Order: sequence, then C-alpha cells, then structure tokens
Amino acid sequence: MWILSYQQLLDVEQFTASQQSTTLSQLMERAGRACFEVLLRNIQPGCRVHVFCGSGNNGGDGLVVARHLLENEVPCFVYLNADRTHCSDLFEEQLSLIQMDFPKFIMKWEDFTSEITNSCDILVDALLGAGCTGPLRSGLQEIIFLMNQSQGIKVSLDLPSGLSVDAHMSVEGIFKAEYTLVLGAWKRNLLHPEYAEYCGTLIFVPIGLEFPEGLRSIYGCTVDTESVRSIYRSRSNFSHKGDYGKSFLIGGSLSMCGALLLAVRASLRSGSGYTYAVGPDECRVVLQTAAPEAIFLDKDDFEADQVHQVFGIGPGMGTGAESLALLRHLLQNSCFPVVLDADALNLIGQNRELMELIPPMSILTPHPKEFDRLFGLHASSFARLDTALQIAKKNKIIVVVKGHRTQIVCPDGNIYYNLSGNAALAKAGSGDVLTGVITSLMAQNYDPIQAAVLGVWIHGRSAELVSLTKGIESVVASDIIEGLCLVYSELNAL
Ligand SMILES: NC(=O)C1=CN([C@@H]2O[C@H](COP(=O)(O)OP(=O)(O)OC[C@H]3O[C@@H](n4cnc5c(N)ncnc54)[C@H](OP(=O)(O)O)[C@@H]3O)[C@@H](O)[C@H]2O)[C@@H](O)CC1
Ligand SMILES: Nc1ncnc2c1ncn2[C@@H]1O[C@H](COP(=O)(O)OP(=O)(O)O)[C@@H](O)[C@H]1O
Ligand SMILES: [K+]
Repeated sequence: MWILSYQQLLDVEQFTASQQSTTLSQLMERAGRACFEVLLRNIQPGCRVHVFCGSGNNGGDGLVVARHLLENEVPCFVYLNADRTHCSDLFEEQLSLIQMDFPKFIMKWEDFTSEITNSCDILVDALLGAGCTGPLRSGLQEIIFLMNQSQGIKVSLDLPSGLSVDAHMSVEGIFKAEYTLVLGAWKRNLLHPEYAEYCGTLIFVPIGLEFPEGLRSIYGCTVDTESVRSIYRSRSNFSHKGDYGKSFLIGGSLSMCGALLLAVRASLRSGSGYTYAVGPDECRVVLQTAAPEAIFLDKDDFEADQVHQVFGIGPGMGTGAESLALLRHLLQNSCFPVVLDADALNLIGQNRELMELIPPMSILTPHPKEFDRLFGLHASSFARLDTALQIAKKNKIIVVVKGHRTQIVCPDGNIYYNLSGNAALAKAGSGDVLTGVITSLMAQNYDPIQAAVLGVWIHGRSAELVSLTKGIESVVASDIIEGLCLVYSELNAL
C-alpha cells in the first residue's frame, strides 16, 4: 500500500467518495465507527473513556467514536476547544449530531483538570491528525501535557497529535500514545524509529479507501500480505530439484562457523533445489553435521567457473586478506547479482573501490551500524534512507536497510517498508538467517527486488509466528529458521 503525503490523502479521500458514490461525511462515519469497534473489542466493562477533539476532521472522527460509545452506554466524556471559530464543516456536522442526543457529556478542554486525569481509564486523542502543520499551537500544548500525565490507556486516532504525516519535527510536547489506530492508509512518520515511542503499537484500521490507478508516492509503499501474495509462486507437483536453483552461501571462520551455518540452514528451509556451504576447512565438520542436506565446499577449492551461481556472501567470513581476495574475485566475475552481508559489507567499507565492482541488482543488507561504516555516520533513519536511495540509483543495487521497519530501497527509487517482524529478531544471528532466505529465493529465480521484499517479509513473519509459542525473549535465530516452515504453510494456504 502506498505511503501518502497529506495532499495525496485528501485526493484519495475525494477519489474514494466519488468511486463509491458516498460523501466525505459518510467516510468520516466509517472511520469513526471502525475505531469505535476496535475500542469496544478491547475495553473492560465500566471503563471511562475521555475523548479529546480538535476542530478539524480528526476531531470529527473523535466525535463519531464518542457518539457510538455513548449509544452503547459506555461512560464517555468529550472535550472540545472553547474557541470554535476554525472548525471544519465535517466537525460541525458531527458536533450537532452528538449535541442533539448527549449534550451533557460535552465539555471544554479547560474542564479537564489534573483531578480528572487521575480518574481516566482510556484517553482517546483526536486533537490533531494528518492536518498537523508545524509546532503545537492554539492551547494544545497545555491539554496534551495534562493528557500525557494521565495513567489511563492512551489511544490516538490516525496519528499522535503533534506528529505530522511526513515533515521532520520536534517531538517536544506531542501526545504519547500507547496505541495508534492508523486510518485507511500508512503515513511515513509512523514507520520510523525516531517517533516510535510517541506512536506506540500501530493498529491498522481499514476504512475502504480506494487508490487511483497509477498513483505513486515518493515515500514508497508498505509490504503486506497482499503484496507478498502477488510475489510468491507455489510449486508444481511435477517439479524437481533442478527447477529451484543452487544457492551458494559463503562465509564462516574458525570462531564463526555458526553464522555460515545459520545462513545455510535458512537457505535449506527456503526452497532452493541445492544449498552449498562455502567456507574454510575448519567449518567442514560443523557444517556437514548440522546441515547434512547442504553440500560443503572448501573455499580454497572453490573453482573460478563456479562464479556462474547465486551467492550470498559475508556471514562470519572475517575481514582478513583471504576473505578480501575471495570477495574481490566474486564481485569481478559473478554473472549474477549477489547478496552481500556482514563481513562482506565491512570489507567494502574498508575498500571503497569494491563498491564499483558490485554487479547490478545485487542486494546489500546492512544493519544501521554496517550502513554507517559503509557510507559514513548518519544522524537519523531519514538521512540513512536518503543515502540509500542515492546509492541504489547510482550503483543500480538494492539496499536493504535493516531495522524494525526494514526498508528495501530499489534502483528505480521505490522504497518498500516491511511490516512483519518483532523484537524477537533483535538477537545476533537473525541477519545471517535473512541472508540465507534471500539468497535461496534468488536461486529460485525470483528477481532480486522480489527476493528482497519476499525474503524480508518471510523472515519477519517467522519471528511473529514462533514468538507466539516461545515468547519474544526466548526466540533464537535457529527458531526463526524452524519458523520458516510455518510461514511457507501460510503462504501455501493463501
Ligand atoms: N484522509 C482520509 O482519507 C480520511 C481522513 N479522516 C480524518 O481526517 C483527518 C485529517 O483532518 P484535517 O485535514 O481536517 O486535519 P486535522 O488533523 O484535523 O487538523 C486540522 C486542524 O488542526 C489545526 N492545526 C494544524 N496544525 C496545528 C498545530 N500544529 N497546532 C494546533 N493546531 C493545528 C488546523 O488549524 P489551522 O491550520 O486551520 O489554524 C485545523 O483546525 C485525518 O487524520 C483523519 O483523522 C477520516 O475522517 C476519513 C478519511
Ligand atoms: N526489533 C526488531 N523488529 C523487527 N526486526 C528486527 C528487530 N531487530 C532486528 N530485526 C531484524 O533482525 C535482523 C538483524 O540483523 P543483523 O543485525 O545483521 O543480525 P546479525 O548480524 O547478528 O545476524 C534484521 O533483519 C533486522 O531487520
Ligand atoms: K490524533
């Protein structure tokens, strides 16, 4: 799904209304109703809900939520700005509806005192949404300050108030949500770590928006089940191992056989017809014992003509002279795009001329530290993304900027934000697994962008599924490999 600018959100809203022969007012009703349903499913009987409304359409959504809560006899109080000189028409319309039936529940922001903050069970923040421009004004700082003091559960509609859709901004004074109900379309600032602590858990609430054909966004798009379904190819029963390619994982060293092993085992579980482990002789016994399905090749016996294969290189490889020579040889001679991770990236960071040897459409998978080692220190995830975009375009490569919302940055300028995955992956070895998955998909002839997008999504989804039974803290990289079976079962059932 495209990640939209504010203007695009307004256009999509209009487009949806005209396509569905509906009105913007009905769209607001739909949005508010959908949020009410999420709330109702999650609140305990008797909970007191306080809804804080601004004067724009975000406030209008808040009024719809409040009206439905009151109609369902959930104790609810609505707070509004006393100054109503700048209200949107849709807000006015919603206000007259709720005032008609529930006038005694409507209050002014000033009525929300510190005594009341202590008695709130749930606070719904509908002060500002996508229309937020610049630093907080119009008395919003004071009310948000009080709201942030409350012990109640804090839920924002669409965005935490004070956070813009896409502009860089100071986070001073903005609402600190524990949950954000994202209405109908993703907004870029919700997906970056800088604002994560203000957005809390993101819950996407579909409201049936329709996107015009040909719509594009400079911010890119999200990877979700639908996009994955369009990439994934199921297997024919008449197929054989020769149909699914050979994946070569290169790495390992005396103290880090495990990194190569993880990549190899991940490749074995990701579908390539053959998986080869290429490492130093010291890794032979470990590899052959722990991954008997893989074929071990001593890196010293690795033939020059074997460059006609799909390689994932780097996990546990070390950055010594031999590794550098092997990497240089592969980059110079490889006929296909390669997957570069870990020490391969560190070697390129130390020997910048190697950048120019990387075959087109190769995939680099740096975590933020590796990224900065390669391309210099960056002050923010936004700055990193800008650099990734420039490099991807200039060198015609794919940069997978790893993190909670991993971004897959492509030579055509498109950016894919992955939405799967959780903190179970915040453990050494997770990246090696990703390298194995992506290399295996490339060996199966997925084009490199598809392999990167699908691989990153599968990897994250595996973490989500195994965490259900193992608990986030206990999951180790080997569990992520085992979890691939669950993900492929899901994909086969789609
Ligand atoms: N798009 C869709 O598909 C759908 C969108 N929907 C909903 O619409 C929401 C967007 O509504 P929106 O456009 O009315 O903007 P909104 O966030 O209410 O803010 C505007 C008001 O805030 C004010 N204001 C601005 N910045 C400020 C600041 N820093 N500090 C203080 N005040 C500030 C601004 O004042 P002004 O700039 O005029 O002085 C104006 O009064 C969206 O988030 C979603 O909830 C759904 O209903 C249906 C589908
Ligand atoms: N909190 C998180 N949420 C989602 N994914 C995460 C999180 N932390 C780490 N990951 C993912 O786990 C992997 C870690 O890679 P990396 O740091 O290279 O691990 P290693 O080098 O130890 O194998 C990346 O794919 C990253 O996106
Ligand atoms: K809000």
